[in-house]
Amino acid sequence: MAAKTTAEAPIRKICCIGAGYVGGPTCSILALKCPDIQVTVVDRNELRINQWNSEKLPIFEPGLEEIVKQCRGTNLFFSTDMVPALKEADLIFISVNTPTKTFGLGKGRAADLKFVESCARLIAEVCDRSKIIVEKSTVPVRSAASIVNVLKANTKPGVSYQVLSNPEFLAEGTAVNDLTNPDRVLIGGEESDEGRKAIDALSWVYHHWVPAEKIIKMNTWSSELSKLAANAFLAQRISSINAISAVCEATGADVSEVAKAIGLDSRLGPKFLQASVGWGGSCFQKDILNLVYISESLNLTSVAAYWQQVIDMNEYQKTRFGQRIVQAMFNTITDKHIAILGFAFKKNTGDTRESPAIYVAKHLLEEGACLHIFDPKVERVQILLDLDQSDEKTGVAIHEDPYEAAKGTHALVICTEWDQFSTYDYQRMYDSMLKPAFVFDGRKILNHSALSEIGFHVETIGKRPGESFQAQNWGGANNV
Ligand SMILES: NC(=O)c1ccc[n+]([C@@H]2O[C@H](COP(=O)([O-])OP(=O)(O)OC[C@H]3O[C@@H](n4cnc5c(N)ncnc54)[C@H](O)[C@@H]3O)[C@@H](O)[C@H]2O)c1
Ligand SMILES: O=c1ccn([C@@H]2O[C@H](COP(=O)(O)OP(=O)(O)O[C@H]3O[C@H](CO)[C@@H](O)[C@H](O)[C@H]3O)[C@@H](O)[C@H]2O)c(=O)[nH]1
Repeated sequence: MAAKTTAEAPIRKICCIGAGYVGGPTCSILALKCPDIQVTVVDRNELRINQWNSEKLPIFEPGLEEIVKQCRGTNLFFSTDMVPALKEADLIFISVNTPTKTFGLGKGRAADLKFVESCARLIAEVCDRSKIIVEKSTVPVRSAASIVNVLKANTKPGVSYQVLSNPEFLAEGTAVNDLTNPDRVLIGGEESDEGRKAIDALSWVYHHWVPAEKIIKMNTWSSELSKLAANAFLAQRISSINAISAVCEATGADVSEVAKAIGLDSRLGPKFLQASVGWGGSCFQKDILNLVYISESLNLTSVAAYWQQVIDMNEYQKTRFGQRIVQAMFNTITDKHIAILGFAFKKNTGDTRESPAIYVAKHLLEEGACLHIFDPKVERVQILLDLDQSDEKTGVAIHEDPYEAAKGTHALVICTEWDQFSTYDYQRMYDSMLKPAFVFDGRKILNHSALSEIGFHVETIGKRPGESFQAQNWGGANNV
């Protein structure tokens, strides 16, 4: 890729505030692809920084460890010492979390920008030369204006800032590939000479590895809104196929066949049509709630209601799945032992934020079940935290081996689409389980006919349960 020589380089040092799921992987790829740039990732969380500097990184992301090991100490640094890194940087990424507000105005919907604002205040307070500030966190449309205001009001004399919007589109579990081969890079900035210069400088950084035609320059508000809109569209697709899955279960259609048929339309395409127990993750819910809140604030009530429905459908799907487990197991799971396979919100990550597994597990616990949980990557302490449990004595046992988790249980519940789940020896599990032994496949990843042949009663999303169970479990709904 045609990057300029070091002598002409507009950017020599980058600082990124926030060493999380975005800051860490993004800066690792930046450092890998731009050996001429020094990248320092700072965070106020000392434990996180220590982990980035250790053998065991704070997040699991396929392929990331090798890259960090290659660059760390050369042109990639992780530090809690924020002030010198900010002062030295030509360009600063703000990659801090922007969670949903939990109190006050906009509670439960609006994005909380307190971390972004505190970054802007710190930058203005400590920096004594002009810099480019890049909003990488996902923020409400027009947030850059707030950052500009905070910077302007606190800036040292003779110092000026250009604020750019450069949202991140990586998905967890595929972050290395998404960052290495992005579908597009959006850069929004001010429509002025200074604004265009800043946009060009950030484009220059990306141009080290991203083809020019994939770097899209636009106005700041379009860039900010595009990020929220992209997540809303993605989640909407899953909610749409999940809505269809309910119709399939009530009619005898099979959602996999319907999804295939829909996806073959070249105008629609096959991706993001996998019906599931529901979508999770730290972004979709928070970003759609944010979009709903913005729409309401703009008096666009129909628009707000439209996007709210995407979330409501997801809640419905998670509830439906939980209820279906109880109904299928003769309407009671009190004191029954149930194995949950998968706790992360998707495969190839140890992240459990908004994982549907949490919802399903809590539902089963409320119904009196004893849970045996296995996930290849989620830490024991995280599972207990998510289930509000202080230890493993209260109906929750966490296992390091899937066969141990299954032993002595009445049912297996698949909550995450880990590839290895489809390779397990289910005959071995069946032999160690109580009978009748059930499988509830919330991800549609197992070979259901093979499981039925073993003797399992199999239930999955978007497909009617086996004939022998229909009358008892589905009543009138089957008579469509
Ligand atoms: N997780 C994803 O896959 C993903 C993808 C695209 C965009 N995003 C967006 O990127 C942003 C970051 O997400 P994340 O998942 O990396 O969050 P995260 O919680 O994993 O990491 C954020 C980090 O910022 C640090 N931080 C917060 N305030 C700070 C401050 N004032 N000074 C120093 N450090 C501070 C926190 O300690 C934390 O380590 C969010 O806006 C999110 O919506 C996330
Ligand atoms: O067909 C599908 C696809 C996904 N999912 C689920 O949807 C959730 C989200 O998956 P995915 O989008 O792959 O992961 P995220 O890491 O949450 O990434 C989303 O959120 C990020 C944060 O904003 C964006 O950067 C990404 O572009 C966007 O895909 C997970 O629970 C998946 O299991 C389904 O149920 N069916």
